[in-house]
Amino acid sequence: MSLLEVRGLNSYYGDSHILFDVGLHVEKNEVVALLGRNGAGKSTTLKSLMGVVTPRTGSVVLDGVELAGRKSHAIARAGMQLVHEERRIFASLSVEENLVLASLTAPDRWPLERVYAMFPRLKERRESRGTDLSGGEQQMLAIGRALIRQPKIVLLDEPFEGLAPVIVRDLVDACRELAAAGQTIVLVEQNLAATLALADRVYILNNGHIVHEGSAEAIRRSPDIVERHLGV
Ligand SMILES: Nc1ncnc2c1ncn2[C@@H]1O[C@H](COP(=O)(O)OP(=O)(O)OP(=O)(O)O)[C@@H](O)[C@H]1O
Repeated sequence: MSLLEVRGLNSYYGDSHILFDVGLHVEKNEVVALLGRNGAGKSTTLKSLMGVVTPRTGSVVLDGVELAGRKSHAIARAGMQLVHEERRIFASLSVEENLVLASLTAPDRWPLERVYAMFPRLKERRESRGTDLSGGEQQMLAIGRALIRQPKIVLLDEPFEGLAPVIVRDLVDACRELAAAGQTIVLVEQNLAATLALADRVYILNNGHIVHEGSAEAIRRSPDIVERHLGV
């Protein structure tokens, strides 16, 4: 059985039907990327997995436990973490307070030092308030805050967006290290190069439908697969 098995997800905003029978699976230790044009439904897929959007129909099974229809805090407790595009860190708290606060309600947790080992910059900035951090540091904190809860699977929504190339490189390295340590990751990204540097497998979404599933290696060999589906 896959670590995450998603079947027949249909999600709506009001009357707008956004996801159409989305199905996917993620194996333990895999890095899976969702690609697609703006508005294809990538963020909505992550939000539907996390219970931020409640899918109208469908099934989301994590490690044998059905999560569809549950509230996001219950889904978090079951071992899933979503790092939102907007990062959502507490601006008035320090880096360390943000991390400790996130760990308090987790059934399992990483020691603080493990987060700092992954992102040494956060250790240097441990006393700094959220507002004083650069975009890259905020993203490290958002990811660190998800990881400290020792999730079975972490969902990253456009983690590299708006960041300088040198910061993206650092974050890609950190994510690789994480994947090598066995962390299961689902990634939504517009940056194709960074995505292909990280992912084992890729799904392409178009207008709320999964239109392609395959290895990242196949896309590295023939990028026309992405062109065909996305026109990039
Ligand atoms: N809160 C919302 N209310 C209504 N419609 C929404 C809402 N959020 C997203 N949508 C619509 O749902 C569709 C899918 O959006 P979604 O954000 O999932 O796409 P995406 O593939 O993640 O693209 P992007 O890269 O632009 O975030 C789009 O048509 C978008 O306009």
